[in-house]
Amino acid sequence: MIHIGPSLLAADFSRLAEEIGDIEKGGADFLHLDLMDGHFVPNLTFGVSLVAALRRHTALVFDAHLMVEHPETYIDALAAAGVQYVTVHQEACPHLDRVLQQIREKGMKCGAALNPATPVSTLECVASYLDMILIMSVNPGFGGQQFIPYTVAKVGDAAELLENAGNTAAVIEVDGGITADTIGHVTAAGATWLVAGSAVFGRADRAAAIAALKA
Ligand SMILES: O=C(CO)[C@H](O)[C@H](O)COP(=O)(O)O
Ligand SMILES: [Fe+2]
Repeated sequence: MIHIGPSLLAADFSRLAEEIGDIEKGGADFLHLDLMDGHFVPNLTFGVSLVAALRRHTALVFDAHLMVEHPETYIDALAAAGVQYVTVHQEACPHLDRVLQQIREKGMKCGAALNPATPVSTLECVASYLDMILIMSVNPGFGGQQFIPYTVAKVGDAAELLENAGNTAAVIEVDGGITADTIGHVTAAGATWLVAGSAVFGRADRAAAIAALKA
């Protein structure tokens, strides 16, 4: 079952509530929220207060992708803001196990994200209790980049890792450069949650854009 999550990063920041309404009507399955701090990645986006303000405007599942250092300091506020999925970068977490437990204890689903050059094997010890593995198919920090083809094999590695851990509930998400041309490669490898920024918000007809990705 394919889930499409438009990334708010590519929306018109001067009209966010309207933009979210548009993709919700257009068939989006979740809303992907890219929090960047200008340190873990060389870009700055928005913080938890914006996420909390948007919560009042939509019933979509909120999927927060934390591209920040010290993600553990954001967890309580994200829970209070009504976020359902919180994904932290393996590379940003020397205490990954602790942060994942912290997310779970707050009643949210926990995910671990991997930069393109980080192998899936780094998640072996936490594979049994992850709710999501996020395979980055671009280097994080910016929307509108080209899909990196070698990351397709990592989707297969993630599927194998979850299977070996007996974790049938976790989902594999892919983020970056997802278009109607690239999506089939990652879904064939086992991804079911697909983030699409420019491929949805970059088009005038968002319902048609989401339908084209699902097709
Ligand atoms: O995490 C991200 C970037 O770091 C974004 O979610 C991603 O880039 C989506 O944008 P696009 O679909 O345009 O590539
Ligand atoms: Fe993202």
